[in-house]
Amino acid sequence: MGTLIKGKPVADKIKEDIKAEVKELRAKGTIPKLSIIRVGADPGDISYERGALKVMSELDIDVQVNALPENITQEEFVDFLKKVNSDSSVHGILIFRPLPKQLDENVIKYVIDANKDVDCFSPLNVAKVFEGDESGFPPCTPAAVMEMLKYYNVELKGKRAVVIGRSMIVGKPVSMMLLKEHATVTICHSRTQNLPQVASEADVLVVGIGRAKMVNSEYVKDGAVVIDVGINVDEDGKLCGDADTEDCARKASLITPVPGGVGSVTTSVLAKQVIKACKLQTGSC
Ligand SMILES: NC(=O)C1=CN([C@@H]2O[C@H](COP(=O)(O)OP(=O)(O)OC[C@H]3O[C@@H](n4cnc5c(N)ncnc54)[C@H](OP(=O)(O)O)[C@@H]3O)[C@@H](O)[C@H]2O)C=CC1
Ligand SMILES: Nc1nc(=O)c2c([nH]1)NC[C@@H]1CN(c3ccc(C(=O)N[C@@H](CCC(=O)O)C(=O)O)cc3)C=[N+]21
Repeated sequence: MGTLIKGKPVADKIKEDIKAEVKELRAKGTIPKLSIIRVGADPGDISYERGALKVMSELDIDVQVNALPENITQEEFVDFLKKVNSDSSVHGILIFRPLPKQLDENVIKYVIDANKDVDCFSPLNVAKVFEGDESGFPPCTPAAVMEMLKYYNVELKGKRAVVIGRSMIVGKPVSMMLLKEHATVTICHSRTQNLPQVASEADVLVVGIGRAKMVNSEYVKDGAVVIDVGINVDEDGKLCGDADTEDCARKASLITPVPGGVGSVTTSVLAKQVIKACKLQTGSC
């Protein structure tokens, strides 16, 4: 029976490190600040926002929530974003995605100031993740996956990693981050043939699909580490992952639960990136 590896101790350690940094910044008269831009009131956005507000308040980081109307035009949105970009009291900007259809993400991604882009929307930050240049901001969720693997001492060098999912917010960036740690990475998606067979070759299996409990023990090699990024709601209205945790745990050595796994580390990583942005902008690093 595999061990459940929880996010809380990982999040607590990240928060502990940040606390001292916030104190130092505040002593110098700098108040770190995150600006959240939410269009409409999507439940996923709202639940992430709630988590982010809680963590930032614990850490004494200021947050400004900008709830914009669902029908905002492209021009109005771009004007608003430019204002936040140039507000020197704001160090980090988080724009919830996906944005509604009338807003063109392929234009907006070039508008956000890359130095404030704490969740990797800007192509400049995307490029840095792909180059393995750590001076930018990777998206918080893949960074949380890497924090979990590091905290629980999972060896990556030379190991086979399989990622299921190829989105820009989870699958692709986490694949590049695993590659930087010298794993041999395979990226799977909805057209992958013989998925259970490919997945079961993995020493480390990272799942970010958006299908409740799709991954079962058939996808898992004996002794593999399973990182479940999925956040879904099951038939009973309860949160669950993309993996059937109980079934996978019969074969896995380590597996992350949902809730209480990767998702609970994401907001602490967000705080860490706000502090990194703040230090960059105030020249205190
Ligand atoms: N923990 C956290 O903080 C966060 C969690 N999430 C969760 O992670 C999951 C993934 O999110 P996200 O990446 O945004 O989702 P997307 O819908 O953008 O991407 C899903 C990916 O999974 C692939 N996929 C879909 N169905 C299958 C299938 N049957 N077999 C194999 N691959 C499949 C898709 O393939 P294709 O490209 O071919 O369509 C796609 O690449 C969701 O459950 C989401 O809720 C997301 C963000 C943050
Ligand atoms: N630019 C951008 N980046 C995102 O990462 C992003 C986004 N937009 N839009 C919305 C989705 C959704 N999402 C969630 C993350 C955590 C919980 C969540 O429930 N977290 C719990 C913990 C869940 C668990 O324990 O696994 C918590 O924070 O306490 C929900 C939703 C991020 N998203």
